[in-house]
Amino acid sequence: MRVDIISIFPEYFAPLDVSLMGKARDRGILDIRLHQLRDWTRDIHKTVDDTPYGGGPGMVMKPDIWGEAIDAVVAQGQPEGDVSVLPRMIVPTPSGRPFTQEVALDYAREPWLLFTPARYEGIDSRVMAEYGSRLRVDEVSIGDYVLAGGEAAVLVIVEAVGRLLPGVLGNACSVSDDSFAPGAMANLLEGPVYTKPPVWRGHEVPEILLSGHHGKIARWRRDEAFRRTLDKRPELLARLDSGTLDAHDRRVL
Ligand SMILES: N#Cc1c(-c2ccc3ccn(Cc4cccnc4)c3c2)n[nH]c1N
Repeated sequence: MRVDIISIFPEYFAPLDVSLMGKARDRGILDIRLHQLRDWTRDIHKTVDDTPYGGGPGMVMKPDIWGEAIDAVVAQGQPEGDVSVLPRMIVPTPSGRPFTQEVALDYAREPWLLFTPARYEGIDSRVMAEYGSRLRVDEVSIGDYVLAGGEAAVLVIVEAVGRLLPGVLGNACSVSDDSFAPGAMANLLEGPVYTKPPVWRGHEVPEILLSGHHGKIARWRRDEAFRRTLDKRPELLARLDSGTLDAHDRRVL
């Protein structure tokens, strides 16, 4: 998967050089390319923003600079000028559709993602209109809180998508056991996890986990997932397909 990120703070993405994402890049699974938006400015001050039409607080990012940058990056990614090869453009914004595990799975199927994290009050809306006619443009939000810019959201999205790519996670089961992954634990929060020592400051590991009885352990983990979901995110239980609940589940609930 190729990932292009255009930002006025490319240094913000240093974390993508380490850990899982860094290893995925070293192994050629992820090809992440960073671009400094100011490289497409033409004034001595490298201006990327201006005052909003209609007045109001803050500044808006200029459409012409973004247009030059996006055109250049898209052209770079088109082998031998093959204009049919286009990226999916992802624009983090507080007003976007929620970024969920389902969206992450959708993005993980794409060969090429182009992220355009903004600052100030966002990007002139004509940029999304312009590229919406040529590319798939998604305006997404990572949560109901307000950040100072889109870079942190890109880090979140790239990690959530990158870990889904084949070969990135050592244990393939780790993805299928995800809280929001399809399957038996779908839409349930993950339960508690434990490792050695068996007793730590008087706290014991639940005995069932030391029993070696895999069927009972799986049942216990599902019960704990139900309990935690009921306690912290009861609304997720409404998403459960009633057919996936057995008599034991109904007793736990
Ligand atoms: N994804 C996402 C986000 C953002 C986000 C994302 C991009 C930008 C660019 C500029 N801002 C600041 C800003 C702009 C407008 C109003 N209020 C604040 C951003 C915020 N905030 N919260 C999220 N979940």
